[in-house]
Amino acid sequence: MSDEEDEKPRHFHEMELDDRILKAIAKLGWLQPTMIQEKAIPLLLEGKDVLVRARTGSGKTAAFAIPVIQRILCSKKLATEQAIKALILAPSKELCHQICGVVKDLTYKCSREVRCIDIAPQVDLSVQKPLLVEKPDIVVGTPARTLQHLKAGNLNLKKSLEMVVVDEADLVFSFGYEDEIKELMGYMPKIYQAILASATLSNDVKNLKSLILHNPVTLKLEEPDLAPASSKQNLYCSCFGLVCK
Ligand SMILES: Nc1ncnc2c1ncn2[C@@H]1O[C@H](COP(=O)(O)OP(=O)(O)OP(=O)(O)O)[C@@H](O)[C@H]1O
Repeated sequence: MSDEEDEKPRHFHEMELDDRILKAIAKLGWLQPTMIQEKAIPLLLEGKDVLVRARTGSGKTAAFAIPVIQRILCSKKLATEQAIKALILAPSKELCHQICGVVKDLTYKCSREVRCIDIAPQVDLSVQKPLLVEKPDIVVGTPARTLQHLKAGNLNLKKSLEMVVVDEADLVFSFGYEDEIKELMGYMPKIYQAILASATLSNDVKNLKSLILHNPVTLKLEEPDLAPASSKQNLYCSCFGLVCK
């Protein structure tokens, strides 16, 4: 392939994605992948561990959500029983809610096949237990909340989990979740695909990287924001109190 061809922007329909995902992307009005999506999606579909480092608003959420959904749809073709396949960890309730929203948007054409639940809300564990008993394909939660359910025996990831995502990895340790993450590792299967998404490469992210990822590919991309500055600032204000960037 020539350099020129190599640099040609890819399109979502060239990524061998399930038709139902492509329809959802079209409904969202996304004409082509962002730079980070273009690089990350094929690597993640190959099953590689990836550290996705890109600025906020670059489309990191869909960069990991699309391959997670694609892999689940593929495994459903062969699977005989329902199982939790992906765990997405994020440092705040608001972010978990936002991630679950993106997954729901991307699965609107296959919402029966790919079910996602957000366990971050601080309701009594017994309220969420029945949802986990049904083994949703994707569980989204903060490290602390996820650990509570694991300890209570409401979640069992050892047998079925295939993918672990840590979003906003640069904030996970600074939000005080280091101990929980370390403890969570004891509940993971031996083999799984891991993804870290982060805006920066702090020492905390390096620590997380060595804890969670195996021979990862590191993607570092700078590209213009997609989200307008004002909405981005609002997002950060609502998610992280005073952490405005
Ligand atoms: N391929 C695309 N084309 C157009 N818009 C997109 C595309 N991918 C994502 N977006 C939109 O861009 C915005 C930013 O995406 P997203 O929140 O995933 O970025 P992010 O890098 O995860 O940011 P953050 O670090 O704040 O979580 C969202 O409004 C999302 O809907």
